[in-house]
Amino acid sequence: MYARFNYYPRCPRLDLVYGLKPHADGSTMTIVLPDEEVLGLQFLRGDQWISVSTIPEAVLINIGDIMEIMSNGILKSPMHRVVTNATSDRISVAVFCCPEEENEIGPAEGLINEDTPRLYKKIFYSEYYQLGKRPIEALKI
Ligand SMILES: O=C(O)CCC(=O)C(=O)O
Ligand SMILES: [Fe+2]
Repeated sequence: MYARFNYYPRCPRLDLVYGLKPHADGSTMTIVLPDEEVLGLQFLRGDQWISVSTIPEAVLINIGDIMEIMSNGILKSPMHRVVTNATSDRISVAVFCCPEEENEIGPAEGLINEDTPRLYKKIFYSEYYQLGKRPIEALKI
């Protein structure tokens, strides 16, 4: 588990600068404490980016790639990004819950049967990030 404190300086050129480029978290799940006053986090639904509104003192739990793999695709790890704000700085805290490096990751055996075949190969977590830009794609069967 590790925490990242994000600081997004205000930026008038929203068309040129991302706070955080589109990505999916490579964690099992991520606990996010978003800025209560400055919006910026957006999730991709279909081909549309949806802004997340914040609830005071509430955290946001995001499903990461490892949960998608372990659940054999039942739970999805969504693409998300952070857009900058023209007039206000923004801060957030993200706590990434991850497996140990030596853990082997794969779909739970109990979820695999004739109707729902295995969707992902197994891999050691230490090797996960070496698979490329969107590692989960490389594990698809
Ligand atoms: O700043 C946020 O609200 C989200 C941060 C995030 O997605 C990340 O750190 O991976
Ligand atoms: Fe993220």
